[in-house]
Amino acid sequence: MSARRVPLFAVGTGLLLLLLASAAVALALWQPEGLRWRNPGVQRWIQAGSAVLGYLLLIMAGRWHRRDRVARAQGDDDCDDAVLVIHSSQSGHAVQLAQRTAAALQAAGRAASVVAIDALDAARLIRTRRALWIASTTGDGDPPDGALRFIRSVMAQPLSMATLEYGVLALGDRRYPQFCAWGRQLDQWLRERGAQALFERIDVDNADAAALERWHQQLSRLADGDPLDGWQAPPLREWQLVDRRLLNAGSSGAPCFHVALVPVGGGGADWQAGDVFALQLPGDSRVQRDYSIASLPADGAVHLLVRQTRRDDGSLGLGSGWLTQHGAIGDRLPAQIRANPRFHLPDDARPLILIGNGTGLAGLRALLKARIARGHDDNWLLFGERHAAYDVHYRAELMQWQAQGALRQLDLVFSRDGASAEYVQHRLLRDAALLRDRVQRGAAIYVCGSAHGMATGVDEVLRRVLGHDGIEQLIESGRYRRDVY
Ligand SMILES: Cc1cc2nc3c(=O)[nH]c(=O)nc-3n(C[C@H](O)[C@H](O)[C@H](O)COP(=O)(O)O)c2cc1C
Repeated sequence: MSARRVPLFAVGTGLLLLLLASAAVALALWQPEGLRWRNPGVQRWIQAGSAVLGYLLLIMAGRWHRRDRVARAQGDDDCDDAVLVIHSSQSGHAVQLAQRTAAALQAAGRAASVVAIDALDAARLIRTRRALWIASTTGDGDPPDGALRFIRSVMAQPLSMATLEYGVLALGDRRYPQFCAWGRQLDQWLRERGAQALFERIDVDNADAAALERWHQQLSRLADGDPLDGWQAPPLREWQLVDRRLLNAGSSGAPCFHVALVPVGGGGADWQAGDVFALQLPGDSRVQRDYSIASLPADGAVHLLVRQTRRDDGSLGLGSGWLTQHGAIGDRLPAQIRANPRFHLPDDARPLILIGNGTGLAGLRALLKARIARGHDDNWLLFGERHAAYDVHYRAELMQWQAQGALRQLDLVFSRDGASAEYVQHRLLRDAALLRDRVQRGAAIYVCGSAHGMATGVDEVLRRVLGHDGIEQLIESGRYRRDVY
């Protein structure tokens, strides 16, 4: 039971009892002509007292039963009517929605648990009677990296799922030609295996509120209409712009800024390297913009690396326009931090290969800071931009890390510097021997920056050097992680 409903319930019951007691006292005192108060006798008093007591006991029993159901709902995912909420996510949206979904069902007293598709095996799926899938599409209509093992080891099996009831929430964006392709593929596979759809698949275009409301209504039906207290979106918080610096003065590329924000009203904010800062722009409650966080909580502020973008008509883009120009130092805007578990660091000291371009340095900088804080120095950064003279963001910091041995190898490559022009994927191919050596020593590869051009080029080189199967194994074991856009 939610904390919000207990006081309401108690206040309601208390008011009712107060009303009844006042009526009894009023009747006892109010003695109009011809109407006389007569003691009803012991037997009537006992009957009335028993009725009040019975009413109270009934209410208490209802509360105990409900509290018990909610407690079981939160702790028990193996009971017959438990709902398994499965997320398949590249950058964390589906994870957040899966957590809200399970919290809502649990608050209504339904047993529910959350699992990442990476961790779901055939045995668990066959045991499950009800599953809700929240599946994002990435790349060019591709499943998120974490789904690869599931596709190879579960979807490839001739399983019968006739006893499974399911629903699918497919996340995507209509600007991509293969809209919600992975959610559709999952839905089709489940149907082919005999699973029963609880309701039509719901496709969500770019966090469309109406589609999410349809999902909410279906959850409410699953909970037999009980209120879904846990469904609320994570609260936005006010953040204040405290610093802004142009990092690439003189560059032929669009201006790129270091931006710092702190939460308003004290109280720290918590996040991990790899997480994302999602902001809500003033004047447009629907618009959210995601930026890779470039700092750690120990830095005392969220740092962002923001490229100023312009629309076709020359006006500034909404998010980057506010962060780089319209917002003044001291101005505030609502935002939230979104966990992005697929881009978190490994716990151990294994070698790290960090590859990126442009503003992708933001996510890689946070990862490097976290590695250095842990004393893990086997780090190789391969970063690409346009010109050596203008475009090495955070140059002094990178040089310092290299000098102190925290960054064992630093390769900066430039695409517009005359005869030596190259992209990160070209340098990676030239360094194929180093790449193989590090991967043999257990390295994890992190790629952050532009999806097309950089990330696809890097992926091709990795497959060429390490083999297609080698790359698939790295993805499955979480040793090849991408935060690209
Ligand atoms: C690099 C990239 C590629 C994407 N490709 C597709 C696509 O092919 N089809 C689609 O419908 N949506 C596509 N999307 C949109 C995502 O599915 C959508 O933003 C979703 O909310 C991301 O959820 P996640 O954070 O759980 O990964 C893409 C997004 C990114 C950043």
